[in-house]
Amino acid sequence: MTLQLRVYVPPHPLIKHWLAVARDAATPSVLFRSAMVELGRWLTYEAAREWLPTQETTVETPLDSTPATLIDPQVPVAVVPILRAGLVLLEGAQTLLPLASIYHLGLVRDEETLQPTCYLNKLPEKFDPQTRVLITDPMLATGGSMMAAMAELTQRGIDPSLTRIVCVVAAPPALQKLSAAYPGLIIYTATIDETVNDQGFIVPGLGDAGDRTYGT
Ligand SMILES: O=P(O)(O)OC[C@H]1O[C@H](OP(=O)(O)OP(=O)(O)O)[C@H](O)[C@@H]1O
Ligand SMILES: O=c1cc[nH]c(=O)[nH]1
Ligand SMILES: [Mg+2]
Repeated sequence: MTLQLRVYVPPHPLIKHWLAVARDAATPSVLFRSAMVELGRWLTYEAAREWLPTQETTVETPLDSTPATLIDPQVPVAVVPILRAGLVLLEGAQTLLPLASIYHLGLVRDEETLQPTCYLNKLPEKFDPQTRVLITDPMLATGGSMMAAMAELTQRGIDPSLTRIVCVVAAPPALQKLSAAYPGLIIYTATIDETVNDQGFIVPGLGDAGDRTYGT
């Protein structure tokens, strides 16, 4: 079987609605943040399908015993938010994954070269290879930041096929790089936009996700 990068754009009215709110340049920071939290929540809901580990069991109802499925507590689940903008998606993701471990990774792009620099790395030295990892970062533009994040994770034992990326706007350059390097990877995004301009911004995109989230 040949592995291929899979990119899901869930056709969900709530995802479309909150994307439209986030894209609108007139949306103030406080509402932009709410939109990103909601997008984090609903995209994580979609990503959790066939990703969250489950175990089969039996439960006793007041009337009878019945087969049941529970989340498997033995398999580690981790969320890696890419600071800053990934933090606000994490907020939505955490409402669905309250027991997940959170490992912060701070990356910032140089405005001229567009190369990312890491200023905070809370990843452990080694992950259990069974760990399910969800990475949150709203923007996949040139792909430099997500490629850096994936390199940090895979060198610590993470299996790309057990990894899900939750983003809001994905652009072709990022998808091409990730596809070439990590063919088993699965991405959940609210939209795939057309281009990245000379300043590294996705067009039409939603602007600078970090600045709009934090009003800076
Ligand atoms: O695909 P790329 O070209 O690497 O661009 C995407 C990155 O740019 C933004 O972060 P930024 O560097 O602006 O940091 P911030 O979240 O602190 O604003 C965004 O949140 C991604 O991490
Ligand atoms: O359009 C873009 C590209 C990278 N980072 C952002 O915040 N927005
Ligand atoms: Mg930014």
